Amino acid sequence: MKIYADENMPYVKDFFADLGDVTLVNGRTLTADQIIDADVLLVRSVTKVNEQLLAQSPRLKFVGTATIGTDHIDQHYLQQRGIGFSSAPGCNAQSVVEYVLSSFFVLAEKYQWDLRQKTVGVVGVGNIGRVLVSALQALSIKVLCCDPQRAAAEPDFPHIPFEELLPQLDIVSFHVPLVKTGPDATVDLLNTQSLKLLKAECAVINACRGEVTNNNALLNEAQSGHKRALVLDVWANEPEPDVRLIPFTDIATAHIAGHSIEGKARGTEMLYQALCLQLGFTPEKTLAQVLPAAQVSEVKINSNFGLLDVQNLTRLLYDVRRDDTLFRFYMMQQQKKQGFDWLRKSYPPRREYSSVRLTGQEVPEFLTTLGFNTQIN
Ligand SMILES: NC(=O)C1=CN([C@@H]2O[C@H](COP(=O)(O)OP(=O)(O)OC[C@H]3O[C@@H](n4cnc5c(N)ncnc54)[C@H](O)[C@@H]3O)[C@@H](O)[C@H]2O)C=CC1
Ligand SMILES: O=C(O)C(=O)[C@H](O)COP(=O)(O)O
Repeated sequence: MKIYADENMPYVKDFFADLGDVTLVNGRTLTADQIIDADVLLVRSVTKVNEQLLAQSPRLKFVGTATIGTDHIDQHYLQQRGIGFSSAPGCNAQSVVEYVLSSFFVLAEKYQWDLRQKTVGVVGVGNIGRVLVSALQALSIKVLCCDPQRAAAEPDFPHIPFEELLPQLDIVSFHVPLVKTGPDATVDLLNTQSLKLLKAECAVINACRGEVTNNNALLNEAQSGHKRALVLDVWANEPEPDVRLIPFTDIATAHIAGHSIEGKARGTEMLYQALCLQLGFTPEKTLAQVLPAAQVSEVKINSNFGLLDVQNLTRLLYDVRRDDTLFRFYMMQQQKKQGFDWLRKSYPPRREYSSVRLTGQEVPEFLTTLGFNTQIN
């Protein structure tokens, strides 16, 4: 069996080598003639999977994307061809939440905010939004939700319509899929008009898809002299974002919110499980077999652990300023040899909170909710 996989898919050979011959490819530049003999294609978000790419691959029987987002996949075409498909729902949800929390802590420190006096809006309360809402509630930060689809399906879901939500917020964080058409389309959800509904100083965080927050609207607002805190992990027109926006951001990164080691590895594992299921094989490989030991695996904490202590502790694992510094340096160079995709490909290792066990005589429950392993001793 011929398996073609994005070269940025960690552990792909560990998981798939027993199932077939694995060839690594550049997902951004992949063309149809490279995968003519493919039985399986494994991609990330940078590969547009459509008729143009797959028309010359008659043997193809499975496509997997090791991502949560599926806006780069023409699922209708796959269905028509009877090609099996799997994404990796939730694989890097915790990683995105840790990115957003780190952004909160950086902004709070910079602007001397008391986060417990802020109201946060989470737009899109699926796998990521749900974990973020729990984390914020665990930290006693007020959170309001907007998710019309969940509201339609769950009578008790505390949905606030988007236009009603925006004026109430101090921070808004977007976690919707990119949907281009229909009543719940998310393209340009935050645009020139909806920006005006926000409080003048409401911070905007986008770690879902760049097209959800209209980049021209953000740029025009910023260039007009309006200052609001801005955190952008995703951009319109990746991998060539409009660099004029970068100086107006507080945190700018190269679509890496989901790039924890665990988040990416989980994506690979989920595709392995899905392919095994399609082939009728019992999966034998597990994430635990491939994940390296964490460099910091245990931290002893004392009682009265508070919000500032959480900020310091989480910094040990991930501080978004690392990625922001790299992004600013490499994206703003005149002669850009290393740009957006290089930053993603050479992403420095980042472990999730779960890689650390917190021990102590008292370990507050909220730390477990945040994702840490905990042990009383
Ligand atoms: N920056 C990064 O590295 C990453 C970005 N993402 C992006 O985040 C998106 C969300 O991820 P998940 O939470 O796992 O997806 P999900 O599908 O579990 O949840 C999305 C939620 O958004 C809701 N929604 C849809 N349209 C909406 C609208 N117009 N207004 C408000 N809510 C709406 C849905 O009902 C759903 O509950 C992904 O589709 C992907 O594009 C995901 C992982 C990593
Ligand atoms: O899961 C998603 O959706 C994402 O956006 C990924 O975290 C980042 O995508 P890749 O391009 O690294 O596949």
